This record gives sequence, C-alpha cells and structure tokens, in this order.
Amino acid sequence: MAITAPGTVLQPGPAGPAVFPGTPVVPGVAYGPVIRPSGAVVLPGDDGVVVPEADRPVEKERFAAAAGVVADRLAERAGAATGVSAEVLATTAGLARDRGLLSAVEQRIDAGAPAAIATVQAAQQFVDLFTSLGGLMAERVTDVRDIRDRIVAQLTGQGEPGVPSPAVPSVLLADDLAPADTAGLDPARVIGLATRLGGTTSHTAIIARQLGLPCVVAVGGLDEVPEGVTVLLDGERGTVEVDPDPVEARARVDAARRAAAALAGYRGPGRTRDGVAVKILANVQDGAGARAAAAVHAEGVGLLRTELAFLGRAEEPSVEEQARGYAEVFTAFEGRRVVVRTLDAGSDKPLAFATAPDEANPALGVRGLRVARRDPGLLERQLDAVAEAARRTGSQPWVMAPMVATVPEAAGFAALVRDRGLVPGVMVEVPSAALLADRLLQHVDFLSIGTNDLSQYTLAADRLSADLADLTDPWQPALLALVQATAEAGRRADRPVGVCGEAAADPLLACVLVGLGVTSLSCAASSVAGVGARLAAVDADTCRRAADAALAAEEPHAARTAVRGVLGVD
Ligand SMILES: C=C(OP(=O)(O)O)C(=O)O
Ligand SMILES: [Mg+2]
Repeated sequence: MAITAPGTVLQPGPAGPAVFPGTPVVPGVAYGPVIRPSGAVVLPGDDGVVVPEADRPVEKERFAAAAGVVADRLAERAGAATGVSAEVLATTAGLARDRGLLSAVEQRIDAGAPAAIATVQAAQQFVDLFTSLGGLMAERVTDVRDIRDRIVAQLTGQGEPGVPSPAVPSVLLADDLAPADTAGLDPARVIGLATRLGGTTSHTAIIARQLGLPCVVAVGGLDEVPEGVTVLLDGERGTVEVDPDPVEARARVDAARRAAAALAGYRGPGRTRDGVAVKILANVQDGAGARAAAAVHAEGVGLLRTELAFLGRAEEPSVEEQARGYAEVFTAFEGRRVVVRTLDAGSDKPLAFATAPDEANPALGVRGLRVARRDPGLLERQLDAVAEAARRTGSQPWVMAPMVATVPEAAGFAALVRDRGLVPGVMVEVPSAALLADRLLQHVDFLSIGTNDLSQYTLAADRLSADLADLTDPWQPALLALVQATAEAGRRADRPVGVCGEAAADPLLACVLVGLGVTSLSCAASSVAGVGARLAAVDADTCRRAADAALAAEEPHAARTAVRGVLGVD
C-alpha cells in the first residue's frame, strides 16, 4: 500500500499487526507494554472568587511553597542526569524559581486571585509573550505550560503530571512530551518512545538521542493504541507495530542489541567496507562538545554551530571571548579538520544583537549570511576571532557561511575569509545554491549541505512544523536529488562536499549520501559510531545502488524500504 502521509496504517487487521509509520529518530528496537503520560492537570477557571486581603500573604506563601517543591524535584532529577538531560531539567527547575513568574503571580494574588488561578493567568502572560516572539522563544512555551501544570497540581493536590514509573520495562506513547519529562526518563523502565507530534530536530528527539532511547516521532494515529497493549517500536525503520508476533519481536530486539554492541568497538576512521575514505565528523557547539566528540572517535568537526554559544546574549561577544571559545574547539581536534560556521542567526535562532525581532516571515528573511548586509562588522569581527584562534593554536580551520543563495554572496564571503588566511566554503541550504554548485565552487574550496534547511526550502515546509514532518523528512527524493547534483559538482571540481544536517546521523541514509557522492558526514557525537559502523559494513558500489533506489522511490517510507532491501538489512 502506498502511503502519502505519516499515520497511514500499513497492513492493519487480521493479516498481521497494525503498523504505524513515523519519522525514525534513534535506532534500536523496544518491545513491551504501552504506557502513557498521566492525564492532563485540571486547571482552575476564574470563578470570580476574591481572596480577602488578610489571607493574601498566606496565598503567596502557598504559591512559593508549591513552586519550591516543583523546583526542588526537578533540580534533584537534574543532579542525577547528565548532558542535555541535566541542562533541560535544570532550566525547567529554574523557571519554577523565575523572579518574573513569581512577581507576575504575586501581583495577581495582591489583586485577590487565589494562588492556582494567579498561576494560570501569569503563565498565560508568558505564553503569549513567547508565542509573539516566535522562533526558539516560542519553544519555551512548552516549558512554561509544563511548570504551570506542575505548580497547579501541587497547589490543588492533583498527582504530579508527567510519565509514570512503570513496574515492567515499557514503551511510552504520547502526543508530545514536555522537555523535562523526556529528560527525566529512566531508560531502564522506559525502553522506547514514540510521539504523535515533533520532528527530528525537536527537544524530544534531541534528548532521546542523548539517552540512546529508541525513538520515533510524528507517528500519526498513535492515539488509537490503547495503554497496556504490547507494541514493537523500531527506531531505525520508524515504525510502531501493535501486538506483533512475540517470537519475531524478540528476535528483532536481539538483533538490534547485537548491532548496538558492535558499535561499541568503532574507532574510526570512516570508510566503506572496500576502503573508500569518508570522514565521519561531529556537529558541536563549543569546546566541551568538541572534547566529547573526540572521545567517540569523530575525525574532526564538520559543523561548529557558533550561534548556539551566544543564544540569550543581549550583546555581541567580544573578539577575545569568541577567539577563546574557538581555540578550545581547535585544541580538541589539533591537526584535524574543524569547520567553523559563521553566526547563523535568525529564523528559529534569533539573537538579540543580530536579528530583527519583527520580521513577518523570518525563515525567508534576514538570517545567516544575510545578517551581514545590515551589519558587515559582525561577520568581520567573527572572522577576526576565528583567525586569532587559529593563530594561537596553530590550526588551519575551514570557515563556511550559512544561507548562501547566490554566487556573489559566495565570492564576497570567500574574499573575506581568504584575506585572513582561512579556508572558505559555503553551506548548501537553499535550492539555488545546489543548482549553482559548480559556480559556487569557482570561489570556495568546499561545500557543506545543510539538509535540515535544504529540505525546508525545497519542500516549502517549516522544519519546526510537526504536521509537516513527513515533508521535511530527509529521505524525500527531491532533497536527495539536490544532494546528488551538489556532490557531482564537487566531483567535477575535485572539491570536498559534505553533509552536516540531521540526514548524516541516520546510518542507512548515510550510506545513501555516500552513494550520491558526498565525501564527509557530520552528525551529533552520539551518532558517530552508528554511522561509522554501518558504513564500514557496506561497500561503495552498494552505496551507489542504495542511492539509486532511494532516488527512484516516490516517498520517504518507500525509499527506506528499498534501501533496506539493497543493503540487506531486515
Ligand atoms: C546543519 C544545518 O544547519 P542548522 O540545523 O543549524 O540550521 C542544516 O540546516 O541542515
Ligand atoms: Mg541550517
């Protein structure tokens, strides 16, 4: 049966288990009973009750105590977690102690509102504010609602919202999860996660990747699967099968475990089974991330997302501060490749000192390299900082610009980079850049394909939209055709062409990308071994056949199935 959208059920009914397809995020297979997050917290409506003035101080104390309990619980979980999970839990705990929220609640209590209603109203004020700011700020709306629910539950004696702790290892199905819920998951009890919403770059996906928790997102129809039934979640195929054959299910779990164990031995360098070198690099945001990537045998950094270290800053960081940060990354990969991306501010990553807050359509607005039209000094100072860090560490970094759409943009950027003795390149994130790849390569030394944005602009679908996650799926044949065109331009010019979007983190798709002709893959550190080990098991000619099969498919699910067939993966 052909499918056209996520959620179409494959082969339902007596012929076999119902299979719900979605977007795979973290490989691994989980088999167990379904659990769901506990029901929504009942929020109080404003029934016009006014708290007498004399009781208002007590009401404020009740709020402070409830917020304190919520913050302490989350902080305790943060203390027991690591990495992104710990950061997310600590950030959510911090929100429960946020002075802005506290004073907004107190103002309402001073006006006579009971604590629970004051909490709901104050939280709504922040939800409206963050929603109007858009981009990454809008993503904080989920955190605000989560904290609101936790405090209201505490004030009104409802159970703590979130994920129950099951007695037997279980598969968690949810519409979406609050970041704190995902970060607080215990992988010994929750062995797999599928959500109806969310995309490959959502919080849920990022944290699941860090926890190594098999995960599928954007699974339509998931709400039809009742709690307690047994499911088989396959994080590589991107499916949830209801009530599968137990013998077959256990065999799939065992096979996935063996595959995971094989990864532990990955040491790099990246190459196909017949020895064709393909560098497996890491996407990092700072020195700590670079050191973690070096520890898992990444061969270098294929994407240093410089803007992430500066999110939330009101002022542009000084050249000295930037140089120190970049030098840390160069030192972690001394003598190896590090590709610095200049600030990619705008759209989903607004920076107070770089982007306009009031663009009607920020994804198509002044973002990435375009910010330099308004403020060329910002780019020049950043390049000075990269050059200074290179001088201090004796490195030869590559530097690339995001969101390049025209040949003159590439040429202008290359001149600024070469002036400082650095190696210039550009990202291919816009279809025009892929179409003009030959001509871009007359000016720059390398290209790096950002499949996250290239899919958004090729399929005209917002990469943050859960409803359109099937369109921004990196297995879309149109996206792969642009990757192929770009890689062929690189071959003609004898210049490297890498992929640094999320596509490179998918071990099967990585083989396809190599078959399309890309010369390096850059992904999250946690994906390096999976990608490297898979590639080491496939020879270059098979990668080419996999690429042909993926290009010939009509849509992502068919492409995955065809490639599994070519690679002999069941
Ligand atoms: C790597 C990319 O850049 P970012 O995800 O940071 O926009 C991309 O667009 O694929
Ligand atoms: Mg991008």
